[in-house]
Amino acid sequence: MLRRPILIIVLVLLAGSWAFPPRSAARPTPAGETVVLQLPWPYQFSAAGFVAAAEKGFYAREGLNVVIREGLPGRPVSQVMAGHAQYGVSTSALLYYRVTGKPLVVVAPLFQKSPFVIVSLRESGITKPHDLAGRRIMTGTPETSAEALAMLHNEGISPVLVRRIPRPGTIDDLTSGRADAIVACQVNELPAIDRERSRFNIITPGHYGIDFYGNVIFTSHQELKEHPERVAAFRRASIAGWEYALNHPDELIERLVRRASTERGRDRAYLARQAMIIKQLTLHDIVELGHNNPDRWRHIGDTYASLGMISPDHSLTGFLYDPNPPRFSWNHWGVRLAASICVLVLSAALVMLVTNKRLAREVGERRRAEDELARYRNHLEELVEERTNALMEKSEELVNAISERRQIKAKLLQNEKRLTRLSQYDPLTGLPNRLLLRDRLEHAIERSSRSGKTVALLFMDLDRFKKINETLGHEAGDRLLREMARRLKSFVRRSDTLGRFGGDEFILVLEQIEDFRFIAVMARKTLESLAAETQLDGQQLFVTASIGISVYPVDGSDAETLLKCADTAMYRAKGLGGNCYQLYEHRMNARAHELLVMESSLHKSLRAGELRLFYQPQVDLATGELIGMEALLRWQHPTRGLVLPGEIIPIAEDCGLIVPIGEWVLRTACRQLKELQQHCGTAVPVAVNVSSRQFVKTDLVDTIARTLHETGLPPRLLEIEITESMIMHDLDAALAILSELRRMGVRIAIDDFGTGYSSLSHLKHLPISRLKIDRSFVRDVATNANDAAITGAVIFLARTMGLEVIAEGVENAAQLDFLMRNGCILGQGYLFSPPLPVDELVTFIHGRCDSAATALAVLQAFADGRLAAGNEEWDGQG
Ligand SMILES: Nc1nc2c(ncn2[C@@H]2O[C@@H]3COP(=O)(O)O[C@H]4[C@@H](O)[C@H](n5cnc6c(=O)[nH]c(N)nc65)O[C@@H]4COP(=O)(O)O[C@H]3[C@H]2O)c(=O)[nH]1
Repeated sequence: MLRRPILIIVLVLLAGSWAFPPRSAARPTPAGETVVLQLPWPYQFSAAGFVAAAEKGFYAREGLNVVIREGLPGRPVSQVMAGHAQYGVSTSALLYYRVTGKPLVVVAPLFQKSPFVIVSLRESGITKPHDLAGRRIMTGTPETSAEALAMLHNEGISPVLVRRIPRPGTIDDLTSGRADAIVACQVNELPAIDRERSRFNIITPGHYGIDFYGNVIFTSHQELKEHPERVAAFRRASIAGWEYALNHPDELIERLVRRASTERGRDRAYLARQAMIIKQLTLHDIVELGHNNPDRWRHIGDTYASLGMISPDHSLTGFLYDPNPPRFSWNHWGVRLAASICVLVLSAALVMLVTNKRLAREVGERRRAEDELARYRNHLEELVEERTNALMEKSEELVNAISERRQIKAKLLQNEKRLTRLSQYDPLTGLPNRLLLRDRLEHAIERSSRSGKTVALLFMDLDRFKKINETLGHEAGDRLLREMARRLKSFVRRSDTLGRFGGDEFILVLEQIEDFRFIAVMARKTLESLAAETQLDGQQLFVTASIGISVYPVDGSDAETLLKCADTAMYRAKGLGGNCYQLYEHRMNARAHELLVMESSLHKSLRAGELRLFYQPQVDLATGELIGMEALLRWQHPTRGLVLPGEIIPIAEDCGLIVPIGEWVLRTACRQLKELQQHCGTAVPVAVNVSSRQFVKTDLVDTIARTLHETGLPPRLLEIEITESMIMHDLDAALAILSELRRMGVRIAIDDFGTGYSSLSHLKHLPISRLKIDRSFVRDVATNANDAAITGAVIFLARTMGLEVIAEGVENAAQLDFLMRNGCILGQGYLFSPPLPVDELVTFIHGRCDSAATALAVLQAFADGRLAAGNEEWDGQG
């Protein structure tokens, strides 16, 4: 960018240094440059120097062709200003013109002294400036009047006091009386005055401190600006001409005469006088011709200002031509060359500098830009990386989230399926559960309502499953349930629904039944299928079931009712000993209601003191001696009379009353035995039945200990009866409880032995005192080989293990005989005594010898064959 301006500058400088040809005095300015010199007078000696320069070739040598024109005062200024002449001659008034707006330049003052004087007739008496006050003075133009006025001013005479006549005056004006004084130019007027010198007085302003120049060569500012060399040449040639003229006045007078256009101009004497005056005014001997003193010009300016002709703060700048300006001379080729080289070198340096600077700047800018770019790039890369990482993270998160969501969805679906399945199917058997069963039943009812056919609901409950579960454990129970489910599934039709209603309850919904006999067929099939032998943990089981059947639309028109009816019928079947089916009958409802009423009144029974304890004696079979008694619960119901435990215990277990009732039994038995002991001296133990719920309660041991403590009954007189299943349910816990009881001295008997599924190997580790052979074995012991074998084995086993064994339900002599023959020495049963209320027990104890004797008499009679087996059964209720 900068190269072009620099190139232009260099070219301009080079052109400048070579544009102007070198000047020298010896080498004239080429001819043809014509300039006009305007004189303020006709040809007279005032023009001598110019004529000499022109005619002696000084102008020509400077390359100038100078045209000299004659004129009048004032004309040179107007001619030069108008451009008709380039040079002119005037007075110090040039300063006045310059300051008042005419761009004139003083080239060279020729007269160091002003030629103007004030001339008056001698008779006027004007000899000094003060004499001029109030006199008429012809002052002429500003060119001529300034010195006179300045003098008056300096002398303290206000120009106002002088009656100025503003036109040039002559001697004639004085002599004619037109003026008292005239301002006259010595050069013009003095030769004439000289002839009659005594007639005139002359006042010279110079004598009064007015130091103006006279005959000043001038030019225009434009000429100097456009042709400075020409101005210098003109000055040099003109001064040279004047040198010559002053030194050769006669030659010049001749030359002037030849040129003269006026009479005076041809008057050689006049011209000679002029030459003398001029020589004096130039101070040629002491001052160099053309010498220009700026201080004098300043003084002249101040004078004009003091006269009010110009402003006091005027400027003389550019007014004076300096012939020797402090500028470089181009006059030598060497200098120009050197200058050119300098210009070139400097230019080259400048170019290099500028270029370097530019390059440095560009490099800097480029570096900055590159840095910036690098920063941007880095930033961008960081940004891209950051964004990429963020995106990757996000996409990873997204992928993870998607896969997680998929997994969750899959899991949800799975869970949903599982939930659906769980909500509809029994996880153990895979059969429809209670909900789905109900739903299916409702649909079946709906379909049947349309088709007019029958729906049968078979409600099955496995007999004694609870016992199996408690004895063999839940896992075995579960397996058993699965096996039962499998068997049931194997024969039901596809159109029927088999489901598990809960626990050991199964439901079979039979649809589209046309023949009622089909229901019975299915019920029997079910019983047979379940009753088939089952192997569980190496044990042979025979599972039976109780089935209740309800029929749509006979027993009910909705699922709920049908279920209730079938349930009731099932309980009926259970009540009948199980392993059978029962169709629902309406009166069954009444029984269910009765049970409910019983449950609520049992709650009150405890508080109402309606519970009783009966005691059944236990005897030595051989002697009939009372060896103990079993406390048996009774409920003296206000309307129903005496209610047996077979009815009380299930209700109490169901409604949670079994624990408080059990505690009541324990406390009452201990208390009453203690009283018996005190009153009758009876010291046989009392056996108290403990329910499974009581047994698993952790504070059983504490309860017993507290009761013994409270009643004061010795622990050895208390026997706790528990069943096999209670022990097998949690062997370790049972062991801990039983050990603690034994440690206390309490006796432990296993009740209903033989009906459960206890492992004999486990039994031997338990701290038990006695086995009680269940009366179901004793019942047919004399007639059933199996029962006889089992009973015999149990007796043998107990004796082998060092345990007491007592037979329950001994009702007749045959049983007694068998038991005694097989080594059972203790017994309990109606043969000896039914359960007795406590007052009757007292009587029994008192007459025990008689009773025992009676038993023995019976036994004797049996042995003697006087009595047939089974004929002497006692009334169970005593
Ligand atoms: N057929 C027949 N039966 C005889 C004969 N001798 C006695 N019995 C009956 O056999 C049951 C013997 O009691 P269990 O086996 O412990 O069986 C008891 C016992 O397990 C339970 N029980 C009785 N009282 C309580 C009690 O206070 N608490 C608990 N948890 N259960 C009790 O109720 C069951 C039934 O008690 P009970 O109805 O009083 O029935 C008694 C008794 O009346 C006989 O020669 N022939």
